Amino acid sequence: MILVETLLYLVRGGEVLLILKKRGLGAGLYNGVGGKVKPGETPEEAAVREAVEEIGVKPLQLNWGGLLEFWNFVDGGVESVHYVHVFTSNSYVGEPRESEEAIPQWFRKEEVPYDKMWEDDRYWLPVVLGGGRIYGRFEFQKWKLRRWSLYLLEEASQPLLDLV
Ligand SMILES: Nc1nc2c([nH]c(=O)n2[C@H]2C[C@H](O)[C@@H](COP(=O)(O)OP(=O)(O)OP(=O)(O)O)O2)c(=O)[nH]1
Repeated sequence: MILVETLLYLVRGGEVLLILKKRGLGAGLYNGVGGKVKPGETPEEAAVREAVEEIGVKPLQLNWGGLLEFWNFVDGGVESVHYVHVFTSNSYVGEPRESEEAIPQWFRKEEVPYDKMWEDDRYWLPVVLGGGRIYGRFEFQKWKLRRWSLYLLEEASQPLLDLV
């Protein structure tokens, strides 16, 4: 099973909005708002739709924070691969409200509850919240983190392709 998904972190000054997920994969953990990109949608459109559905907020502008791969292995085989586009937004309309899927809660960026989140988030989320862009690959065995690598994406200082 290969899935393309999104994660979105609303930012308000020094605070970030997380949701306590009530159901689905990662229930009981704090996470960004997100879910699967549906056929015909761009990742940006999916991130906006999920924010409206899960917390009743419409982001007006998104910043791309990077791409994550989550590989889950079970009994020596690949159970699922998740390609996740990460976004932040500090421009949105509406006040976050609870839904059937999520309880929203603001945290100071220094007080993000990493012990109640997916194991990998502590490695990459601080970079994204600091304005960096990342690419990471995280391998899990029955959703326990086993191996990972993480890269900071840098702005290309030279054109990658010279058209002259
Ligand atoms: N922060 C973080 N999020 C993760 C990790 N692994 C992982 O699948 N996710 C996210 C990516 C997706 O946003 C979400 C996938 O869960 P899901 O596919 O069950 O989502 P869902 O039921 O809410 O989706 P949907 O039906 O609303 O589309 O969880 C992880 O290690 N860290």
